[in-house]
Amino acid sequence: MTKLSVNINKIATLRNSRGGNNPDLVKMALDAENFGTDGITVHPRPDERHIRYQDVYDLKPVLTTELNIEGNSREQKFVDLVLDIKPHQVTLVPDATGQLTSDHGWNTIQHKDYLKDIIRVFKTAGIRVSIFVDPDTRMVEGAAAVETDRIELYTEAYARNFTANREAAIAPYVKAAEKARELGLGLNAGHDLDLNNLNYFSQQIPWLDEVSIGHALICDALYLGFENTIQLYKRQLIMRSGL
Ligand SMILES: CC(=O)[C@@H](O)[C@H](O)COP(=O)(O)O
Ligand SMILES: NCC(=O)COP(=O)(O)O
Repeated sequence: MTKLSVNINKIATLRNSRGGNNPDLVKMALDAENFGTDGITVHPRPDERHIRYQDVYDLKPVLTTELNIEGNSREQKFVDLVLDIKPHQVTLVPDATGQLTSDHGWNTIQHKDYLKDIIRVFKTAGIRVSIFVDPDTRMVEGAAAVETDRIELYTEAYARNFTANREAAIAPYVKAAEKARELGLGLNAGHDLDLNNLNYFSQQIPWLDEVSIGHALICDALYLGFENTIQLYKRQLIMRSGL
């Protein structure tokens, strides 16, 4: 069954906005685990706008589900953190420092040599590696060539186009997902997935291993409650496997 990893970046955004420890990030991560999430995702950016490097050290010893650390492996501080923490999974995202959010996947052809080397470093440390890619079969083929364990499909375009034409929105993702399966790659997905578009995505790609969801889920929790929201998101995925 597809696993849900709750990205807690935006809880850290709220906490940082007043300089104290409210909301308590570690408590909310543990609550998310108790409410049914299969994992926790954090994305420590160089400017520590939300997740701080110290947060990752605070979370690691107390989490009981999977920890997924996302970030730009071209930042040595990020590489050092991941090798020190040794999470279940690291997701490599080619973000520039000043980006508002993640907005593109790796060019796995252009960066073949770099990715192959850095992936080997993390795999040698016993860490599962996922790399963030656009829904492009050439990039998926390139991902297999650099020997990543998984890819994470960048789903912003799917979310943006879903309402207007869900069949057209999902089409490149199904092709990319089929190519990943053909090449023996594990399959994750994330970015702008929400209660409206998640079930269709999981129904069309039933071999999806994991979705990581943060922004929309935390926003929904403001209205629907954190526990209820996590269970609503899980139900989108469970509905698919129950078909
Ligand atoms: C890689 C990706 O799409 C997201 O996981 C990213 O972590 C979002 O980052 P922000 O929460 O800083 O927008
Ligand atoms: N990898 C995607 C993620 O962790 C969360 O993305 P979003 O749901 O905050 O857009």
